[in-house]
Amino acid sequence: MGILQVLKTQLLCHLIICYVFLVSGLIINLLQLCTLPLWPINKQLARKINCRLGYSISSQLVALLEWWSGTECTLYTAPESYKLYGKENAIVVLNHNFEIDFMTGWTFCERFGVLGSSKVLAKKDLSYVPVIGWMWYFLEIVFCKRKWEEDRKTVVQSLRNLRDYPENFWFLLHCEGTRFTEKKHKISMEVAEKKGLPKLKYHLLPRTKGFCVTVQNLRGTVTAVYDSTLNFRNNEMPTLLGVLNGKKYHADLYVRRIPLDTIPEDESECAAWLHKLYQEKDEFQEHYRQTGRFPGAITSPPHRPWALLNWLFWVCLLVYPLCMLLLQLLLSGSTFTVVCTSVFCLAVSVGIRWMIGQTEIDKGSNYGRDANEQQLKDHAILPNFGASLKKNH
Ligand SMILES: CCCCC/C=C\C/C=C\CCCCCCCC(=O)SCCNC(=O)CCNC(=O)[C@H](O)C(C)(C)COP(=O)(O)OP(=O)(O)OC[C@H]1O[C@@H](n2cnc3c(N)ncnc32)[C@H](O)[C@@H]1OP(=O)(O)O
Ligand SMILES: CCCCCCCCCCCCCCCCCC(=O)OC[C@@H](O)COP(=O)(O)O
Repeated sequence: MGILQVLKTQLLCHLIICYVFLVSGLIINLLQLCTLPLWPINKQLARKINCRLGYSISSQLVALLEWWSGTECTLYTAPESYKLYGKENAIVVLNHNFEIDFMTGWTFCERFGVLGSSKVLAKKDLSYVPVIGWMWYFLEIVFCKRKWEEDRKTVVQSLRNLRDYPENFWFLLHCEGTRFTEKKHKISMEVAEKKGLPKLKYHLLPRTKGFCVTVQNLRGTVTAVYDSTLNFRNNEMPTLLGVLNGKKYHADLYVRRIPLDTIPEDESECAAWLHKLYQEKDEFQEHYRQTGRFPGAITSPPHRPWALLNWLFWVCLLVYPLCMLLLQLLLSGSTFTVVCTSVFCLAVSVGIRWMIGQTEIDKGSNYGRDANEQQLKDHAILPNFGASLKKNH
């Protein structure tokens, strides 16, 4: 192991990286707050400024993945589609299996110049995460509680707001609605069976409401759906802590560009179309499992330096004052000040660890697991399933 590799595993480096991320993030959140008075005067300018500010936060995680861990991101796609990436608005449909799939997605956004403006239909809980969740308010991210009766109105309104967005954007949808676990898979396949739908081996049954409403409301704004399937080579199961430790992963992404006007307008046809898409995605995963690659040509999009430069800028700006402060504290000789500072640093570390926990699958939600028990009973599609779930608890 080289010296640089050893350095990357050191706690001190992690603390510095997290400190820079947190402090720069809070400064940017504050700047975003300052743009509030601009919204009623010049909404498009406020949006553009917020795209740049958001970029300055999310690109730090991209820099961590690309430059710190050196993770390789390979794209499988048709060359004629490649030319259009970053030059049009698109809905991205992506599988949801990995703890860092958001970072990998962001990395592809960065390569095609749409990182600052990228959007997602995200669970409401993420909006409370400091820095990233707060940044998302200003980027007009669409949040849902995953309770359709409560979500319908807000989701539709938030989607309509995006119709005049001044920058090209990719709108990410994880139609499975939650990350893949064996337990969730088993339950969702029981739902599939009851609905007479073919079983999926590598995906959960997709939830169709979010997709259909997005297509409906962004028709005319978005020109294509990018059907995207992500995998990591050699059965790697990447984690944010692994990336922080400088572990190199190998991401393979297969993207098919599907023109939006080929997707049915009628809601039930649209839902059937999405189920068919997931059956095809399952076949691509099977192909990957068998051959170690996706179909189609490999076109690795080039790295851009901006994420790294932005990161270095914040490191230079924030590390020097930190060192001076720590030095002053040590020299002050006051036990009280040193204890207070240590407690404060500990609290910040716990906070960061909680944020990292948000990315961890074992700390994930029960959505699609036991939360559905009542829902399934209501729909009366799994008469004995509630009892079997209770037994498991
Ligand atoms: C190219 C590279 C990538 C580029 C990346 C681009 C941009 C990047 C931008 C940002 C990166 C940051 C990433 C952050 C990621 C955060 C992502 C998330 O938070 S995922 C979670 C939130 N999102 C979603 O859930 C989206 C998908 N969900 C939906 O669309 C849902 O429909 C909904 C709108 C949320 C509503 O959900 P709800 O549960 O209330 O209703 P549904 O109608 O969907 O469900 C009821 C329906 O489902 C049946 N059912 C019951 N149990 C199950 C089960 N276990 N599995 C499947 N189906 C089930 C039930 O019978 C009902 O059926 P029916 O409709 O027939 O009545
Ligand atoms: C330079 C960077 C330094 C890094 C320091 C650490 C910073 C920590 C950053 C935390 C970022 C938090 C953003 C979380 C985004 C997670 C997206 C995600 O994958 O959410 C899960 C949901 O889709 C589904 O949830 P489940 O129902 O599976 O539950």
